[in-house]
Amino acid sequence: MHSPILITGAGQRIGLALAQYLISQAQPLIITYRTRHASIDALEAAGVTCMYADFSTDDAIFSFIEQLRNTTSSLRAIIHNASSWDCEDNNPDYSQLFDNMMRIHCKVPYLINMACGELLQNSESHHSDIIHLTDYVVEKGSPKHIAYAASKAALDNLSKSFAAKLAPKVKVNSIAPSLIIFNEHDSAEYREKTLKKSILGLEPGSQEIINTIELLLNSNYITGRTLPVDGGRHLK
Ligand SMILES: NC(=O)C1=CN([C@@H]2O[C@H](COP(=O)(O)OP(=O)(O)OC[C@H]3O[C@@H](n4cnc5c(N)ncnc54)[C@H](OP(=O)(O)O)[C@@H]3O)[C@@H](O)[C@H]2O)C=CC1
Ligand SMILES: Nc1nc2c(c(=O)[nH]1)N=C([C@H](O)[C@@H](O)CO)CN2
Repeated sequence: MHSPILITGAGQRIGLALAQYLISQAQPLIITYRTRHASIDALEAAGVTCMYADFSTDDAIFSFIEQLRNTTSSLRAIIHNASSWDCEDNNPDYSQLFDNMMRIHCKVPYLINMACGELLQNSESHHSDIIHLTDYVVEKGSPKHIAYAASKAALDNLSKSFAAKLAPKVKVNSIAPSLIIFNEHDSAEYREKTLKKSILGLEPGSQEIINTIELLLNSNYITGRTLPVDGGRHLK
């Protein structure tokens, strides 16, 4: 029996697409969800262990970690996908926004990684992996998502530290996407403006992230690095 892969925040969008792909590959899965989207019923029917987790407090983070350690003795990989793309315009309480961004994007991965290194070492696979979903804005910052960008930069730095701490069994990397999939509420004007930000000018879809995750899972020699998936946005 292969050790399971953990994906955080897999109830929708990229995390859900990744979960559906890994199910198709007969990969045992554990996912976390906050909102019980209809997708969770389907994932459970497919044999996925779906764990409720709202990572909005330290107690909730530690409670999840305890549940996880009672659920499995090994992990093939941890994919830190859960995220909140929040901004200063929507949050006049900058202190609360900053704490929320740092908690979901950096404290949650940090505490889970610190508690689950042993589970990754127990995997029967030659290597195990931690993959952090960061963001292209780690490179440039973002004047409209200042706290978000800073928290993703902190997450990116975790990849370097955990790569050194957990080698040679565990590889640790970041994936830094720019536009992958729009949100349903995105206006035509926003979509047009955003597509022009990269030199390839497209909305690639979740498969681009799935391909990148597969590359990392199958690698024997990439660790402590960030793979950009951004349509050449840095060349605009
Ligand atoms: N989509 C894109 O174009 C891009 C995505 N990325 C990154 O890729 C990853 C996946 O993106 P995407 O699929 O759009 O992500 P989403 O914005 O759909 O968020 C993923 C999940 O995170 C969960 N989540 C948010 N806050 C919390 C919390 N406090 N506790 C528990 N779960 C929480 C959400 O739960 P709920 O369902 O309850 O809301 C959601 O299902 C993210 O890390 C994102 O930052 C980076 C650049 C571009
Ligand atoms: N958690 C999320 N993070 C991000 C999202 C998202 O929908 N959820 N979307 C983006 C944008 O696509 C951006 O890359 C391009 O405008 C960034 N992060």
